[in-house]
Amino acid sequence: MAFEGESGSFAGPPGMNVGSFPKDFDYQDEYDPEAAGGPSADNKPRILLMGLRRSGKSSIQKVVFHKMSPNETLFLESTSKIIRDDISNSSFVQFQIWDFPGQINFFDPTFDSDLIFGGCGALIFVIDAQTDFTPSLAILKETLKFVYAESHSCMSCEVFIHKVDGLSDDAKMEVNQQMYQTVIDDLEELGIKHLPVSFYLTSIYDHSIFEAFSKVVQKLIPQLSTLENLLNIFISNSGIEKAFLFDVVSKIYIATDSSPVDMQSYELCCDMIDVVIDISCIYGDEEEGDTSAFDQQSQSVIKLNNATILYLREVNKFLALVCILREDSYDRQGLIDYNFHCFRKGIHQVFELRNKMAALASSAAPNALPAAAADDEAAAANATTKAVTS
Ligand SMILES: Nc1nc2c(ncn2[C@@H]2O[C@H](COP(=O)(O)OP(=O)(O)OP(=O)(O)O)[C@@H](O)[C@H]2O)c(=O)[nH]1
Repeated sequence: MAFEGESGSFAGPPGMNVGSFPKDFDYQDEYDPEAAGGPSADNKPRILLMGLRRSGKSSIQKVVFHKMSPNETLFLESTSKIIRDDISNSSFVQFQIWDFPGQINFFDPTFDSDLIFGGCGALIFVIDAQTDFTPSLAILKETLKFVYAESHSCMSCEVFIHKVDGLSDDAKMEVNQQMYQTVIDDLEELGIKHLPVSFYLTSIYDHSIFEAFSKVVQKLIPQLSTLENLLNIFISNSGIEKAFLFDVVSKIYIATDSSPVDMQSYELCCDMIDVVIDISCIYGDEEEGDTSAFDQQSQSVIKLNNATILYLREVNKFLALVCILREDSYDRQGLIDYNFHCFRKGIHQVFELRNKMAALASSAAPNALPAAAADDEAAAANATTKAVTS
């Protein structure tokens, strides 16, 4: 693999571990989402992590959002109370993760169900696939009953069939099928008809947990269809095969174009982000006061030995566009760069719109919202349709 990188002005803290994603590359800076017009902590959508003890809830949260290496999770202590973690950046990824201790007793009088299930977001129920999962499915049934039959919550339900690294492909399929059938039967028994329950096979030892979390988070992004449209327009005008809009810190993708995602492409793009951040940290010039390994000038092009190109560009402080294209399409590099510029402008407009809508909502002018939204979304789409075709 030849590295053809032109990785912008890289600035990183000294003493970084070589070969690992730097742990202090985090959502750590001075950004205040509320000040920028984003939702306040209490209004953010919630992702509730539930499941039996030792099913892997805390490990998932630490590995995906805090760069803990999977092996380190072996030493995690059991969670004894609800832990809230605020995930905020200046773009579209804004939510809270609530990590619940192993077994929740819904009938405990101190359990405030309205507070916990009242908002919108996602309920992730984690089931350890390496142990007998009958007790987990019983608790899941109780949880679904509690959340949906009684409080009619607007939470989506996501089941992570977790720790599948220990299972063969056949065993994974079998477990998936068994759990799916049991949950469908349970829902029927409970009289819950229109509950969307999604199932994912996950492990912290590969990219499956990031992929699953990407899909959960995407459901919480109201602008998702606009982002997907922008990506579709961008790739079709630029001869690109696949494009992902990544949250760089967590490496979850918040949107992709409409062609199907294959795991290998996703892993390749994740690895590219690691390479760029690692090289930035090791060789970057540390400008005064700037310790970010990802900045406005971060960009990289990697040429693989199978005539494929990986193309990464910074979109904003936390977002990167990572694309896969054939080598011959890259002959028109100027066109791709120009179209990226239009795409970036479109994303910024969608982002501004989001803040404008939040500000309008808080100043109680509900009638103004749809018109403003329509105008700005059209403007964002227009910015990218101006992209040149060839
Ligand atoms: N093999 C394997 N082990 C995992 C995986 N995820 C987590 N584990 C292990 O499972 C054990 C329990 O993980 P925790 O994250 O503490 O589980 P928890 O659900 O938060 O547990 P409580 O806090 O007691 O509710 C740890 O030893 C992890 O290393 C996985 O994907 N594969």
